[in-house]
Amino acid sequence: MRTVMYTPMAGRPVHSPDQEVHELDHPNLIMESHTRSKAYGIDRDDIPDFSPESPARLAQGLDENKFLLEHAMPVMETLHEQIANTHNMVLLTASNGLVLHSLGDMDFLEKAMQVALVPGVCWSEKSKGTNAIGTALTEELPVTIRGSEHFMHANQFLTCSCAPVFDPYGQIIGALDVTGDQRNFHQHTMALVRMSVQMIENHMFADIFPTAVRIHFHTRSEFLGTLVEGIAVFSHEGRFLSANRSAQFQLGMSFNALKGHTFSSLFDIPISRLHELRGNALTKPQQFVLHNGVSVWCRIKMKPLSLWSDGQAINTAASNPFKPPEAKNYAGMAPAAETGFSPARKVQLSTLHYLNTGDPQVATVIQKLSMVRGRDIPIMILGETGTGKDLLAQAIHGDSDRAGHPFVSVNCASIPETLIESELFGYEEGAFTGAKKKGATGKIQQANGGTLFLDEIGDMPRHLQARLLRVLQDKKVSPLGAGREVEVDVAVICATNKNLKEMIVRGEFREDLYYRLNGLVVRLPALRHRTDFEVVMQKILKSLCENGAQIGISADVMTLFHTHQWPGNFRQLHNLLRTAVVMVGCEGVIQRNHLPDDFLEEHEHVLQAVAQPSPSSAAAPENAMPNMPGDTDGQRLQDVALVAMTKMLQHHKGNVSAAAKALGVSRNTVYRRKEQLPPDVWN
Ligand SMILES: Nc1ncnc2c1ncn2[C@@H]1O[C@H](COP(=O)(O)OP(=O)(O)OP(=O)(O)O)[C@@H](O)[C@H]1O
Repeated sequence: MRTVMYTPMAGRPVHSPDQEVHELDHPNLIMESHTRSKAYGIDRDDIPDFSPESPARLAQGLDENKFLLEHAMPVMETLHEQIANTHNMVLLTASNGLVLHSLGDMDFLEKAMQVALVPGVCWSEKSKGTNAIGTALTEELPVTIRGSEHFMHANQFLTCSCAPVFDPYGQIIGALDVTGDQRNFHQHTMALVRMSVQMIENHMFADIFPTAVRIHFHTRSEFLGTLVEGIAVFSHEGRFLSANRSAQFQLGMSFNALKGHTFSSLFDIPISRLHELRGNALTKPQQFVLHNGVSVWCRIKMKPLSLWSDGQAINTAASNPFKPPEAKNYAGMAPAAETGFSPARKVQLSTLHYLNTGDPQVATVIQKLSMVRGRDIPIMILGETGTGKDLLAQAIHGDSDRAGHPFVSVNCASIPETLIESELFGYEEGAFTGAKKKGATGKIQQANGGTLFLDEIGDMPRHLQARLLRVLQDKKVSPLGAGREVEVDVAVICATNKNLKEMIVRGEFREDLYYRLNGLVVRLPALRHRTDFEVVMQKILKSLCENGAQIGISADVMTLFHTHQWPGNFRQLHNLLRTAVVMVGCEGVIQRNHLPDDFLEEHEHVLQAVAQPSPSSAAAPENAMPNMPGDTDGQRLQDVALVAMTKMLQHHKGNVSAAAKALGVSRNTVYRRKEQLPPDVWN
């Protein structure tokens, strides 16, 4: 375990913003960075290329990073004052490691280094090997690299402390660094860098959401207004927009997890309650209780009520001067979103046509969906995790007559059971005493006119299943405590990777609801079963290399991909390709050494199983597919081996020699399994 520093990325642990890489984890971080540096083809004894980008390229970089520069430059001045006379430079870089601005006295540096620390020079890991800027950007963590920890010998007289800067959308947009002669290293430098970054990030918040509702909070009132305060931003309807790192830490959720929340689900009171605050109440700290029971002091910053348009949401996005940067494919930078697709790209993906990439099973799914188009038949999407259920639901909505209306997604597994009811059905003013006094519109009503996507429907608590059933039957929703019903017009799509029929037998899922939801049931195939694997892979690669560059994949790696089980399906493939592209760049060829070790180890198990056939293994490969990653022992390994052979034979159109060669086994090994392999792979 190395990562102890919080980052707002999905899937990462939520830690205090004060933490950084633990001392004990630091050697691992250095080791991994050195491994990457070698893989980039850098020689430790090389003389680094410190030539700056052309003036035109630098001007473009400065222009693209105007927002960052604007907020960072004043903070850099202050930081520079704090470290004056310590023979250090303050550097600001873009997310690709390009130095945008530098401050400080260079006299202490030799000529070569004076050249290296000026705007226009790139300090990505890929161009300079292990260094604080490149490594902090790659790891998305604050990192100090001292003297000999630098990969290239020529950089080893430096010590650098660098922290990445995240924008209010959770995307990495640059890094702030202090670099100096390693003999003058100061323990406190990193603390100063981190505080400065926090300051930059907080300033961005204030500027990006000028019309939204901003809640500044901390458990201790004396910390309000300081760098450690949490800031969470909501639309005037209460929709979550953003949260700084401290807010994510205090709320105990990553940026992505927070996206499914509202002001009322986090602060346990409806946002309308903020209407009532007048005069002093808006300037004095208020005490609220968070969803996790922790009491916090809050300062509320919002436009006065008179500027609200009859309770309508002010379009914060429209007034937002800053658009989140597209995920770029710079060395040393991983795109921030979990999916790897920016929201804009996701929209582009969201048509049925886009998803039809040649797999017959998917083509049938799309054909069936097209036949019920416009008929409001409830659709149930089945499939393993990461097979694209969410994307398909968006595509169905995007291609429907309802496309101009909301697509509201509810993940029944991620909302705490106690909140599902009010989230879905909403509640009326007075339904609750205390915190939830005012009313709130539920998701079902929010989806009115559009589509309600109930993801992980198998996790819907049983007592709410009956209420949902009534909504679907009567097309009416009754908010909690309302004593009245509101008509709703929603198309319902649900998704699950659970076996609902088995759940019905166990009494965990209502049969009547099941039959209400499954007007049309479609199953998305697992990635390992798709025949259009190479097409989708190329599409993903194209989306990762935005300049249109063609990235190659070596035959060896292609074989590996074809025989892999992909338990995480598209999500896993996407993450793997993203890492590989970072390693190889957009013009290279992905080789085995660009793939993560755990992926290669998993694959090694498959090959071992192929080489050691077991007579007891008679299961049909399709059925025997292991669903759990890491479950590779004994019988399952044999099954995995059969699948690998099946895939390879299909790939080589029944040519046993070619399949055996690709798998690294003898032809006899394949023939020995003939009885256990599907007959159609031999032609
Ligand atoms: N056909 C596709 N082509 C390219 N990328 C895809 C495709 N389908 C899904 N993805 C990508 O794979 C990731 C997972 O997709 P998605 O969230 O739709 O899966 P899911 O089945 O809903 O997963 P879960 O069950 O875990 O919620 C996303 O990044 C998505 O953009």
